[in-house]
Amino acid sequence: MRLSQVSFRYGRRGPTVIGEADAGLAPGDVIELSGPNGAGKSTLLRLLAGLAEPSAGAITGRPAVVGFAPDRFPTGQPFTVTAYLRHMARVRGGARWEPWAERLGMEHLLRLPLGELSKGSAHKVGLVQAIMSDPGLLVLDEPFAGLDTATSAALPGIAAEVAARGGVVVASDHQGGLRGLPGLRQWSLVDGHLKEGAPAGGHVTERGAGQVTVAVTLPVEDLPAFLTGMREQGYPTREIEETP
Ligand SMILES: Nc1ncnc2c1ncn2[C@@H]1O[C@H](COP(=O)(O)OP(=O)(O)OP(=O)(O)O)[C@@H](O)[C@H]1O
Repeated sequence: MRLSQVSFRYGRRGPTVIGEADAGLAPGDVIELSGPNGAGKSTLLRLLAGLAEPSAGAITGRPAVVGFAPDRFPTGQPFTVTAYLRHMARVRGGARWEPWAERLGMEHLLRLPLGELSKGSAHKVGLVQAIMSDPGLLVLDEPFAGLDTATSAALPGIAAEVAARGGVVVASDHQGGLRGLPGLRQWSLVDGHLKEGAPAGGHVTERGAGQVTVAVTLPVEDLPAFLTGMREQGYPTREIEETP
């Protein structure tokens, strides 16, 4: 899949949100998209998923099956979780949602109306509908936001499985939850300019008076859950050593 000189603006006269982005995505890639608030991450993800069309340039080679999990799952629909996922499975030609609901520990949610779900639970429904049809391209907008520790810990493995069967995963992520994955590609988007590599300054705020920075050594597979747990407690946390 390739982005060639992709630009995007909302409306004809709006400011350019994405400017002449060039990038290639190969089967098996897992890409973390970083950037400050308002940089255009959600916009770029929607372009990648085919939910918006570039104002200029082209996106070619998009896999036939695309899964997209939005940053805020729309819960204003009059369905229970089961009815919604059944419906989406039918739309997607008989995809199997049940194993995913089980894997993400959602049994207790299945009878609830979508409108009664907590933010994190709604997010899980969004993840299941995105992943159930074995997408060749899985696009996740802030997938770790609001997720409980168990689901956060499971997510890197799920992304790795999609990649292992030749899919591409692109996720915007303020929390660095995919950092433990070997071969993770990082894209950064600043003022609409896309470049390969982590954004300058990483994810950590400057150290203030009365604060200390500590080093922690842990098994590589524990890293995503550790980082997520620290961030949930409000500690600015960043990996400082490349994982193998
Ligand atoms: N539907 C819309 N109409 C007009 N402008 C929009 C629309 N959606 C987003 N924008 C603008 O496009 C720019 C990029 O927004 P986008 O949501 O893609 O950024 P983001 O990097 O995902 O931000 P965040 O990290 O806060 O989620 C912002 O200036 C935003 O105000």
